[in-house]
Amino acid sequence: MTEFPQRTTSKQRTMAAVNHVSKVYRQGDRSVAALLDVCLTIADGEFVAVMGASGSGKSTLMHLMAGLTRPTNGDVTIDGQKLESLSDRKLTHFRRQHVGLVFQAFNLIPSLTARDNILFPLFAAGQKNIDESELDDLADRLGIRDRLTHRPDSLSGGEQQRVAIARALITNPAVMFADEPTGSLDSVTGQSICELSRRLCDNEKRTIVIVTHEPSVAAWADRVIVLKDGKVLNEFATADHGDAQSLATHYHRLVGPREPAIA
Ligand SMILES: Nc1ncnc2c1ncn2[C@@H]1O[C@H](COP(=O)(O)OP(=O)(O)OP(=O)(O)O)[C@@H](O)[C@H]1O
Repeated sequence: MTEFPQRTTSKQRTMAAVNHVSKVYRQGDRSVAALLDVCLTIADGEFVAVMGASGSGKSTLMHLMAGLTRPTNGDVTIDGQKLESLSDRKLTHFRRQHVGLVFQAFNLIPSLTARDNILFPLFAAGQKNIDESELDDLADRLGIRDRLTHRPDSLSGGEQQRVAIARALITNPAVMFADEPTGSLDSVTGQSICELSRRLCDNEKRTIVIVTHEPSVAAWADRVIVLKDGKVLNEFATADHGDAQSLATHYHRLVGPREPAIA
């Protein structure tokens, strides 16, 4: 089991606030309540893992916090900006500048090199004068400087995810949201992505929110928020659970035994 460092955080400023948020999806006559009256806050510089069984509402919560979708009730504030008060156009603009997104499937553009994938958010925002020394510096810190001229199909899964993280960080966002970022990776590579996220938080004071099923991933965070049936079931500090194994035991005590793997 990988050791992870004990940490303390200074939680002076709120980076994300979710205030009595509910989300109901409507499909014809049917409606699904994905989140019900959820309240939580995430501090500036905090690394938080959101856990819960399949269908508990983790991705919905992340999408709401990232401004990818809007709540049915309640409101979300990111970096001091209440998202509900923004028009769709302003919300898109805000998201591009303040939020970094990382997904399980990397979502890189196959025809572009790693360098152009990373710079894509700047191109999309119409930025013309790009200081590439910043990109080189970021790529150095993420361990992909020598991979920048490669296209995604000639990169390993771990390298692709590092490129995706660099793309998420190139705009220097206030917060990075990652939905199952290790879900497509083997466990060793997955742990290296967790270690990288930890370093980004410790060394660069990034605020990071990771959605995960895996206690070994959540163990790298400062705090775990557990969802069940669209509600916050529990929150706890990882420091209270020593190592990934005892965190796993605590988590499964809360939500029940491990879900069977899909054949
Ligand atoms: N676009 C949608 N339309 C209708 N129902 C949806 C939609 N997205 C999610 N849901 C439903 O909302 C509930 C929560 O889904 P969500 O994807 O947030 O859960 P999750 O915890 O991320 O699940 P998983 O771990 O399987 O990804 C589920 O019942 C899901 O079927």
